[in-house]
Amino acid sequence: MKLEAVELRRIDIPLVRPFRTSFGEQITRDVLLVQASTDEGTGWGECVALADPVYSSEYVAGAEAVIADHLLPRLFTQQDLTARSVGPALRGVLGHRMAKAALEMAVLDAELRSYGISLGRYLGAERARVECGVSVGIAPTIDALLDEVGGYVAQGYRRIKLKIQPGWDLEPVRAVRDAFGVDLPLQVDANTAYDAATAPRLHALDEYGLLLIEQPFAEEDLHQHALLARRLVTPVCLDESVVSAAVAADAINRGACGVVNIKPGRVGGYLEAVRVHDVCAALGVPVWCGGMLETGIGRAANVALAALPNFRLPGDTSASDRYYAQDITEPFVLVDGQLAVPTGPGIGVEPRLDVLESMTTRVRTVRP
Ligand SMILES: O=C(O)CCC(=O)N[C@@H](C(=O)O)c1ccccc1
Repeated sequence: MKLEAVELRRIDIPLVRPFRTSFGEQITRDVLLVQASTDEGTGWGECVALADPVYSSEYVAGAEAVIADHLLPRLFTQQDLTARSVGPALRGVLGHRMAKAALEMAVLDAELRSYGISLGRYLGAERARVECGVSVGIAPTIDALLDEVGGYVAQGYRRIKLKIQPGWDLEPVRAVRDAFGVDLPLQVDANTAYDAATAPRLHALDEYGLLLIEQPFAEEDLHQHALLARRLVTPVCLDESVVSAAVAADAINRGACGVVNIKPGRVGGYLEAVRVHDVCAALGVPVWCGGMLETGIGRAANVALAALPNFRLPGDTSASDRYYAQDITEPFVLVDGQLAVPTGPGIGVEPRLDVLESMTTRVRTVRP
């Protein structure tokens, strides 16, 4: 394929409720969408970078700039572009994995649409539906938390994930256990909020039968994670730390984690996400699909990825209405705690152009 033009579109999509984590609160999502026009058709990609560099060093305005100024010039020169050639073509640019992932996704979508192959089939999906968990932010009160969790349990979500931080950890976990019982699949996510001084608070979580404790310490601190993993019965899961298949293998071999959260944007794209999946499978470590508040574009691709065999725990592939009153694609609807894997060519969904236009804050087309 030959890349002819790329549309970079920023949209503001409001969340149905504030989503608070240890690194801040999301009220609306500033999303960068990429539409790749090639000589064999078009494809869509979604960049998962947040508006501010608080989850990782990437942020949406920076991703847009690095795509336009450094990544696209390297792709426009490719005579026989394929999704598999995007990574090698962009190797000269260090980092910017979420930006690179958005471009690779758009090229992959265009390529698969031209062949009439679904992303799920291409990646190796083995299921037609995936089990869905849901992520619950830090709430203003315990009562508010229990109301929110109760709503998700009633909707049929197969797993609850609670955001935690020092001071909001033991009490919410104990309250959810008391209110919903010991059989509710329950896990926590600290988003790097703890350190050696506050680690003892996490030891006390070990008695609540959690599925896992996600990313308690700093991204680079595999040693601290390994110390905690040796001390707890509850598995430690990594998110921010795992930026590639090689890092996943290193973290597992150091005993830093027993479960891995795979986010395609964080590791540089869906092709690397499959490599992380395969490495974890080879080392006997289960994975689940994380989320970055994606619209239906990224959600469609994540659901396809979550259907691969080693995705053995419910992911953060929630229904569209968990975050958005109106999605930019036909909404993903939870049925019996599951989402259906799209079967159409490529990612299998299209944005609704009327909705897209109503949310667009800026759009530009980059050409060779
Ligand atoms: O379901 C989702 O898409 C969000 C899941 C979730 O909790 N994501 C977290 C995270 O750190 O994993 C998050 C990402 C981006 C922004 C805020 C929170």
